[in-house]
Amino acid sequence: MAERVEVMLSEEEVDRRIQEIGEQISKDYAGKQVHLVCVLKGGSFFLCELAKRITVPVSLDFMSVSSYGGDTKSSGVIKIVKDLDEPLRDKDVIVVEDIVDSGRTLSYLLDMLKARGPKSMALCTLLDKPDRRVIDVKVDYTGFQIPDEFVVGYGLDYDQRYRNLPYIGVVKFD
Ligand SMILES: O=P(O)(O)OC[C@H]1O[C@H](OP(=O)(O)OP(=O)(O)O)[C@H](O)[C@@H]1O
Ligand code: HPA
Ligand SMILES: [Mg+2]
Repeated sequence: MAERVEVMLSEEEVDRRIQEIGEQISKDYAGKQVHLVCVLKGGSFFLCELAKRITVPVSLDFMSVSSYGGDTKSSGVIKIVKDLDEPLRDKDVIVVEDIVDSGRTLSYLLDMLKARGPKSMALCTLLDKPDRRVIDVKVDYTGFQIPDEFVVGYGLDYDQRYRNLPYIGVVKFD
């Protein structure tokens, strides 16, 4: 079956929205240091662009929690592939993700990270697919709400492909 990618959100739209989120976080965390926790692999592109647009002091850490195999449906099985290097105790943490879909990954992740004693914890996602939610997740900063389509680009993959697309696209199967 052939597949192709149609643009949903252009590079300009995405970059403009990330600038807005960076400005909002800089306002909300004025006088503080913000600790960005990037959820690999998908959160990596958004993390880099967002961090450049935050004007308060920033520290970074990375973790990988895999909930998807090679297909387009959440397996529901959450596994820690790579844990954080630094403790979260007394830090102002923002978890940075590419997408919240069923909510399974972030629901599990936020509960686990909250148990590590951060001073505060917020969630920032580039994309949110509310129609697909299975478990409720409080999202503090959202780039775009999107319909129930399987999207790729800006870190998002289909079977490990398309992450490097500089825009958000929809995979169409002909
Ligand atoms: O809300 P959910 O249904 O749990 O889906 C969201 C999660 O799924 C994707 O990650 P994935 O497990 O595919 O790993 P990846 O980031 O390495 O692509 C995405 O990056 C989110 O982490
Ligand atoms: N695209 C890529 N990865 C994903 C998606 C999606 O739409 N939803 C959850 N993980
Ligand atoms: Mg991910």
